[in-house]
Amino acid sequence: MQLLEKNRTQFVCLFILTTTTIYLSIYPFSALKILSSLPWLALFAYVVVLGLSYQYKQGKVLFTTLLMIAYQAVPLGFPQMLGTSFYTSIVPQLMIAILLYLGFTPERGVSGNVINERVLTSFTAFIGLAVINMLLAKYTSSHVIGLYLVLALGIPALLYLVWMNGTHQDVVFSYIGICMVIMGLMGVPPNNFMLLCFSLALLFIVLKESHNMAYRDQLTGISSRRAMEVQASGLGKRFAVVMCDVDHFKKFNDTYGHDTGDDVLRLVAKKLACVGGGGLTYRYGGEEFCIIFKNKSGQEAFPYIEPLRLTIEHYTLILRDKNRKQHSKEMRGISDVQGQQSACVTMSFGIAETLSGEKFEDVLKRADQRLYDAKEAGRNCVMPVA
Ligand SMILES: Nc1nc2c(ncn2[C@@H]2O[C@H](COP(=O)(O)OP(=O)(O)OP(=O)(O)O)[C@@H](O)[C@H]2O)c(=O)[nH]1
Repeated sequence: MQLLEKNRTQFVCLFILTTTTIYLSIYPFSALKILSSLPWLALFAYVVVLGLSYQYKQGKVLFTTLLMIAYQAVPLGFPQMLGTSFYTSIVPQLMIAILLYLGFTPERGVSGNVINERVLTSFTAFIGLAVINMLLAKYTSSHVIGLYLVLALGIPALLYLVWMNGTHQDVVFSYIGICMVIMGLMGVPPNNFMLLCFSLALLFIVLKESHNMAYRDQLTGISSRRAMEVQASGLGKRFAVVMCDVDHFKKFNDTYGHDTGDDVLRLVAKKLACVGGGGLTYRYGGEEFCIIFKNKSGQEAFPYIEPLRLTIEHYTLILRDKNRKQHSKEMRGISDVQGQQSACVTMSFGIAETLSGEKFEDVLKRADQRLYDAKEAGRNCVMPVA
């Protein structure tokens, strides 16, 4: 139950993608039959993914794509391979093993060393799996027993990754793995339609990741200032802007260290991103955030901001680093919660709204001025429209 609640969308997408791809691979309608007769289409898509993943230093996608190219290119040269149990049994098992290996290890870019290490690991896994399958085939006289083992152990491990991280990459890796294993169990060799679907799924991850690089703040995961500037161009004539800033953040950093400061920024961003009333939250820079309310006046936005301030004020942060430096008197709310060091942070907010024909930058400046007023008034407060 908890599993479905946590990453429901990812699991639903995974289910739809997998079942549709397998169904259409086996029972293609006429338009798909044309696609299936074009092996070079998927190869072309793979080459595009290869170029983009190299450009954006996405080593895991790059390596998976190299494997998929090999997976597709070998039968083009050696068509007799397609029907063999090697291709429908050992290769899917190997793919699951590699996808798990990639899924459980951190992204380490596209350097030659990393690729060499991955090639070596994959080759070792291949030899290991070939030997295990030979032994299993000998003692059970079944060529697909290894696939059943992978179905019982490997697929749940991939799903665990989706549950734990819920990233697009994990969903796509699981999708590829599940499709390959199910098709292998059915004894159906990979077809061009399925390989095209895989290549498009990998292309989707690369494009999604490059979009995130451009429009997401790396530290907090919320939208970045650049995303705010794009949004600002389509706001229309009526909107409210809220500028907010963590109080005494420099002292927090000096007292608890930069890493704990980063944790605070992540936490605050998470709380601010939950703002109601259709507000969109952006990290403006440093410890400053900006919330935009389209089609709302400053007065209409105010009731959504005060609860945010209170939520942040009442949140008790459990500190990771117990060897904190001597804290400044200006820091507030430092206490012990069940023997652990804890601290509280507060934020100040300034609100501004559009006057007739005003540009976004002007409203932003006035919101910033109101934020300054909030700081002057003693911090931990919301300054409404002047
Ligand atoms: N940990 C961490 N600190 C950051 C980051 N970006 C900016 N800072 C710190 O945020 C602090 C901002 O300090 P100030 O602008 O002086 O403001 P303040 O201490 O919050 O004081 P008031 O705004 O007046 O309440 C600086 O010490 C920056 O080093 C970041 O990404 N991570």
